[in-house]
This record gives sequence, structure tokens and C-alpha cells, in this order.
Amino acid sequence: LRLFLRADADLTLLWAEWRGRRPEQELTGMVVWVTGASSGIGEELAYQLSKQGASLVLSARRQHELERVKSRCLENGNVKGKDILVLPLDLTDRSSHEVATKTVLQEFGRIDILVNNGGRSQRSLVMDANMDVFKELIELNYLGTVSLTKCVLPHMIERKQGKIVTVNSFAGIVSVPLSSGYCASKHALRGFFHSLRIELVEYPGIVVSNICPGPVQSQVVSNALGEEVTKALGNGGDQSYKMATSRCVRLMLITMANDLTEVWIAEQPFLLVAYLWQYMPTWAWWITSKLGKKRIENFKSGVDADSSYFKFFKKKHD
Ligand SMILES: NC(=O)c1ccc[n+]([C@@H]2O[C@H](COP(=O)([O-])OP(=O)(O)OC[C@H]3O[C@@H](n4cnc5c(N)ncnc54)[C@H](O)[C@@H]3O)[C@@H](O)[C@H]2O)c1
Repeated sequence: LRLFLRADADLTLLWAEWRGRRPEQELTGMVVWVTGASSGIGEELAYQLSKQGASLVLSARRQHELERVKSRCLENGNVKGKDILVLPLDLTDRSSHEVATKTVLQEFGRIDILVNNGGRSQRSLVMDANMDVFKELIELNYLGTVSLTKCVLPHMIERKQGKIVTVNSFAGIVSVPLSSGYCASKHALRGFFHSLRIELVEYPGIVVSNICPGPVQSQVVSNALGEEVTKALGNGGDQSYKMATSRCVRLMLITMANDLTEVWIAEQPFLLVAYLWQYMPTWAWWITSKLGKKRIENFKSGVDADSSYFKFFKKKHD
């Protein structure tokens, strides 16, 4: 029971962590393009990858934030200035993606790993959210990611190798209230990449990985869209009970080192819900309706929507 309560990833990933290939051996010298590298999971990815000696392309919209991340990579990582390219990019500006890809190829000559990480979440009920919110979430999380992937893919096909790693979400597996547009965009991404993986079956050197995290410490809640597209939620509330960003990213590096196709990264009770959803959908419906009600109550009372559902699972992370 203790093992079950402590598990924070699916069994294949935990097995890979225990017996599999080490990121320290596999990722050194790789050229990795990370979108959404200016905060949260993407920022931490930049730090951990720079420690492995990977060459990095850091993309997001704000150049000064990316320069800040680059400086910290140079201070603490095993990289030099020439190993990191700061490349501002708006995922919703699809017409810029081809030029951005050419710039990366001119700089490094290849792209070993594309990490589709940039994205935004949602905190608003279906009845309250403006149509523009739904449109923006699909434009950014789904079409932006599809567009960049389509730009990078011909290069990987030519080399017959590469990894396309997409930060999906538990919201791509399980649907929750207050995030209907977000869930739709992440479900769409999961469907897209499962299809792409089969289309690439003749290229076994190209790996398509879906990473599905549960709640993780980051700016995702304060950056979430509310009822209007022009206004982010702002105050995300206490995030300390969520999985530490460093742990989530370490498990992502293990996923990349071991070419896993889909991983679930979350603490309990979220992990349990994902397993139920997969194997016992009738029970899953019952439990998610209870958790969903609590989620709306949490949000309406001004705390984070995912604040602990069950007291005995509650723990704080630094
Ligand atoms: N933190 C979580 O609990 C959690 C759980 C599951 C999935 N995710 C996913 O993880 C990914 C990273 O999110 P995070 O949690 O680090 O949140 P975050 O808000 O801290 O970081 C999001 C990043 O995406 C970038 N971004 C936003 N809009 C963009 C645009 N138009 N063009 C380019 N970049 C843009 C932001 O600048 C930032 O760098 C997202 O795809 C999110 O859906 C997060």
C-alpha cells in the first residue's frame, strides 16, 4: 500500500527509472528545441538539459525571460554560450514557424529532440467562457504544436531519426470541469500524436512521446485563461502541494532517454484516477463526478481548483 501511495508515475516509467537507460548517457550533446522555455516545466527542462550538456534552443514569446533562463543555464550547466540559442517564437503565429525551424537548422545543423511544451490552461465554466477562449486554446495548444511539428518533421524524416516529445496533460486523458477548452485541446493533441506515431512506423528511429503530467508547480494556473481571452487568471493560489517541477522534469528526461511512447506523471490520487479511467471507466465516471464537484467548489471558494481532494493524500513540497 505504501508503494502505491508513493508512486508518482506509471509503471513503465518507474521501471525505466529503476532499470533503464540514464539521461546522463543518452542526452549529452543532443540538440533540443524547447518551446515554452521561459517558465515552469520548460524553464526547468532547460536547466536539467544544460546540466546533461545538451545544446538548447529556447523558445517562448518574451526574449528577456529567455535570456534570463540562458544565463542560469550558463552559470549552472555544462554548456557554453554557443550551445544555447534564444529564439523568440509565438506558437499562435504559425506563419513564423518555418523560418524559425530554418534558423535552428542553420545554427546547429540538426534537431535531435523537439519538446512541444508551450501552452496555456483554463479556469472557467463552459457557460461563462467567451468563444474566443476556446478558439485561443485550440490555436495555441493544438494547432501551434501541430504546426511546429510539421515544420520539424521533414528534417527528422530525412535523417530517419529524432524525438518529438509533447507535454500533454492528464487533461488529455481525463476530462475535468473548469477546463473544457483545455481538455479538448489536449485530447486533440493526444489523438493527433497517436495517429502520427503510426504514420511513422516505417521510421523506427523517430520516436513520438506523449508526456501526461498531473498537477505540477509552475505558472500554469496564474497564466490560465478565465472567462475572457484578454485576461489571465492572475493569482494561482497555493501551489506547494503539487509535484515539484524538478521531479516532473527528471521523469521527462528518463522518458526521452528510454524512448517511451506515453507516460503519466502524477502523485495520488491523480495517478489512480488515470488508471481507473483506462481500465474501469464506469468507476472512473463515478469518482470523477465527485472530484469534479470538489474542483468547482475549490475554485469558487478562491483556492486552487486542484487543492487536495483527499486529506490523507495531502502533502506539501518545497
Ligand atoms: N503545471 C501543470 O500542472 C501541468 C500539468 C499538465 C500539463 N502541463 C502542460 O505543461 C506545459 C508547460 O506549462 P507549465 O506548467 O510550465 O506552465 P507555465 O505557464 O509556467 O509555462 C508555459 C510556457 O508556455 C509559454 N507560452 C504561452 N503561450 C505561448 C505562445 N503563444 N507562444 C509560445 N509560448 C507560449 C509561456 O511563455 C511559458 O514559457 C503546458 O503545455 C501545460 O499545458 C502543465
